Amino acid sequence: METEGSFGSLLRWAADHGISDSVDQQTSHSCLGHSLCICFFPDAGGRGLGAVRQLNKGELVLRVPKSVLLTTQGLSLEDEKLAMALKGYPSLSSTQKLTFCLLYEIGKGTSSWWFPYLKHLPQSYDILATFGDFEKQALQVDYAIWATEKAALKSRMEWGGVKGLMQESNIKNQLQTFKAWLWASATISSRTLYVPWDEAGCLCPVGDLFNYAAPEGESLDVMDVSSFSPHVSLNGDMTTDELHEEKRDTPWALTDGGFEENVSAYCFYARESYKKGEQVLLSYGTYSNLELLEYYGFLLQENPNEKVFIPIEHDIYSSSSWPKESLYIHQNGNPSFALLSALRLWATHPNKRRGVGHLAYAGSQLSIKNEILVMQWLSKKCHTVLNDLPTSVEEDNQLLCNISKVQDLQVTRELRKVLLAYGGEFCAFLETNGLVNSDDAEVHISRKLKRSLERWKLAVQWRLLYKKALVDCISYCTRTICSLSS
Ligand SMILES: C[S@@+](CC[C@H](N)C(=O)[O-])C[C@H]1O[C@@H](n2cnc3c(N)ncnc32)[C@H](O)[C@@H]1O
Repeated sequence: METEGSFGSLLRWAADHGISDSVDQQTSHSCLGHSLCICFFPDAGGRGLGAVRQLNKGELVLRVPKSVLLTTQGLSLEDEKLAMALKGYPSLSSTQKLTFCLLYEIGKGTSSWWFPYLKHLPQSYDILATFGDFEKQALQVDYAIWATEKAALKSRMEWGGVKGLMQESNIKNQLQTFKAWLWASATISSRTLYVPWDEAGCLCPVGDLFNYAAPEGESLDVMDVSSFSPHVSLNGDMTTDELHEEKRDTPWALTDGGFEENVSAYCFYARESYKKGEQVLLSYGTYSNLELLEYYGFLLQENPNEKVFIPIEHDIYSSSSWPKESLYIHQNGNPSFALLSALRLWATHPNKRRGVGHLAYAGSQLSIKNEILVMQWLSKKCHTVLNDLPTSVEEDNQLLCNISKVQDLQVTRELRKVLLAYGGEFCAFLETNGLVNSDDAEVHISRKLKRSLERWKLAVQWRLLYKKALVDCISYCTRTICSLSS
């Protein structure tokens, strides 16, 4: 594992190039130490930035000059060969170009100007596109499985589009593989920050060590910001990338970080006050847990922007004009403003919908009978979805416990025996990882096995949070029916 000391060369390099956590830019052997330090936060993102003193809300905590932002434009200016190569492929997307540029730069090895930064990039990622078939199926819920398939397909297609460029540029064979592409595109997806001149964003040395905290308070359901977004249309004709970009380009993202033209630097501000030793967090935007998994490879146990979708019949969609993506259940089990409104209209006789539309769209109950019908439908639906899933909340809780125990195993000699004893999905895990017939003594928790366990755990955590929200929704419906009937 990296230790604080191992970042010495990065922090020195960063200081030499003007990155600083201090307002008065003194020359120093480290760019940190005045406001921030690199720390390890095991339960909140691992490697991250901690406060070295009391930080006040709104205070500037880090500045990264434009010249140290890794962008396609910047790299092309430095390297004529790269610029020429890219010119031959004008139809590549900005993200494909930046991903290629990253691999190209990695290919230079220690002679790259960026080497002190590149050598500290994570070795692997857990974004959805890296999920194997086993982890994908472990998500259990159809729309999550589709999102995983779509993410993997997209990565493969993007890689396919860049193959010619990679061959022409003579980058090392091992950097031309799909595995290398997945790594690079996960780096871009999970670490780039928004800049106004390039849709793909930039890699920001040191600034990309901030871990994530969801923006709080802005996701008030009545506002339902995402559904009123001018870009999200009924037929969902916005690409995932555009959505990803849009989410990062929200005013909230700008409250704690953004590129500032007047100082030509990326500036980060404390989003709240921090005590010495606390982790300083950044909001990358508003994301549901599935989106966090897709773009960043983690999820939050408590996510104020979580959206839990259930299958909804066409006649419910068509009885109102709410966009599909606004019809969801919150993590606490409450139906979204739009879902309640749509169900109230659907439960109204078609001839009467026009007359009560204004009430339904304003969020009012239409009648006690209507409300009870809606609650009964919703509760039944959640029950059906839960019953149709292969495992229960209790089973998933137990499974997570067992996965954690395996992850904590110190002695690995008996690993296969332990895994087999847990049975169920553990047997499938052994099979997927080719461990069924291997000798006990030969089964070690290799790096690959650790990654598989971590991704499997993420999938189980996701489906468990999904189920818990449905259980809470059933309680919400029961409570509402009780209070309306009394
Ligand atoms: C921009 S990087 C942040 C620094 C990162 N921890 C590192 O070691 O380089 C984003 C990645 O950090 C991790 N991360 C950030 N916030 C997290 C959180 N709240 N919980 C778990 N992981 C988090 C995820 O792996 C994510 O893809």
